[in-house]
Amino acid sequence: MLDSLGESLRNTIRKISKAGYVDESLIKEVVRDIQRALLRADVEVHLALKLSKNVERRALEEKPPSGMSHRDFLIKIIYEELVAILGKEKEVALKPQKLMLVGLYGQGKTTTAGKLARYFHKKGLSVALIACDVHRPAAYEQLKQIGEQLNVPVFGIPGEKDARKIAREAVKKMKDYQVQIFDTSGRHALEDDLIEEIKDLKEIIQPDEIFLVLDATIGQQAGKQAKAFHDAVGVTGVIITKMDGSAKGGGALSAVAATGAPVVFIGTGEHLEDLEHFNPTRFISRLLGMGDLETLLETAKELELKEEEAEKVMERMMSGKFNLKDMYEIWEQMAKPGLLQKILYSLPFFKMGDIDKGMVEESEEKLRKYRIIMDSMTYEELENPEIIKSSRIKRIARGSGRSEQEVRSLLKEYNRMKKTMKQMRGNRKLMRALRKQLKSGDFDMSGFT
Ligand SMILES: Nc1nc2c(ncn2[C@@H]2O[C@H](COP(=O)(O)OP(=O)(O)OP(=O)(O)O)[C@@H](O)[C@H]2O)c(=O)[nH]1
Repeated sequence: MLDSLGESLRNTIRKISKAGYVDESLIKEVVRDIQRALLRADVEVHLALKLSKNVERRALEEKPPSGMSHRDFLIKIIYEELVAILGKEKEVALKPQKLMLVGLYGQGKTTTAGKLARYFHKKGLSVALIACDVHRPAAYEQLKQIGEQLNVPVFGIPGEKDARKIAREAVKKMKDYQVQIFDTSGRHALEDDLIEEIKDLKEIIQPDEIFLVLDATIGQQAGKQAKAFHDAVGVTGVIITKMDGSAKGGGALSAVAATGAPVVFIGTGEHLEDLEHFNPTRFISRLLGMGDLETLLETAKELELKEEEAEKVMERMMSGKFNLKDMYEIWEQMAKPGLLQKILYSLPFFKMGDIDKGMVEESEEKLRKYRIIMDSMTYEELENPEIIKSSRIKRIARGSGRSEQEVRSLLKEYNRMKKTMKQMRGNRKLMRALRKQLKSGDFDMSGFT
């Protein structure tokens, strides 16, 4: 499925991974590669251009989260922009519902009705298929055979020319089935009588979902058809069939996504099990080569989270409110390599006080001890350590099994940090620089400390 697009994109990723460093010329080269690959996969020119422009702009302007290489960051941007052109994921609810399939001739509607029946049946719902395709005489027989294979009942009235009548009967007779799938007639084009028929069927069936079935081999035309059907009857999702072996699948997928109609499923073969719920993220991950990418994205997420955490702690420090819980959090951050560690090391209180890198190496032991002591403090004491006087110190020491001396040294450390924090707050220039640096992710406090 989209093998050559996948291969080109994977080559591009490899090129980035192997590059000595990411500079403008590499970015431009990569962007050109991606553009070419997308155009070959039939993705519409404007969309391909927009994507490559976005990649280029972001790669040149944005900075990777601290701890992430420029190479990995570029890969992440490419991944995100590719996912973006495929639109949002549409959930498939596993609940009782009526589905109506619409589409032109030979797009794979009847086969897809069978695939959907299998999908819901496998998930434990009772399913019925309803043959409302009165234009293609063999459609009912085809659906019946599929039903037999799946052990799913099929409702139809052989010889009946009025799809509305079949639908009316089916709504009554098949109402006890949890999922009712209505296959409807196609035409060579979206003609008025087809629109009328679908509108009437929609009125009678009152479907929860109207899925448009489109053949991937029509490429970008899929976008026009999706829009036309949507304007006519309002589709709630699109199923793109024959994604297997279609070089134009990229065009069909992106063109449909561009209309705003979500792609719900893709058909990946002639067999009934060849149906996949469409998830843009997973689809692109697979195209780009899943394993490595997943690790990279997880790391990126972690680093971004760390930045958020760092920002929270810094905000707290700058706010003038500083309690024992904050101190503990800072100690914890000191031990983790990353943005906050860099920030903390560059701050005056680590240079002025007796805390240095050597001590941080011992900090795990210290943290463990502090945690035990703090566990014996009340919420009020942690929030407002000033109230901890000698009787409380005795109680905390008893409760935590540590000496009173240790409790006192924790409090002493807290007071020292608090004092330095206050001094820092008085230094407007330093605070401004801190805020700025925190936003940019690059940390260099030399000149302020
Ligand atoms: N390779 C492949 N073939 C498919 C897929 N889905 C459907 N087909 C084939 O496409 C052909 C047409 O499918 P049908 O389900 O009969 O088409 P239809 O849309 O119901 O046709 P009408 O009833 O005429 O509208 C059949 O030969 C199917 O086996 C798919 O995902 N991959």
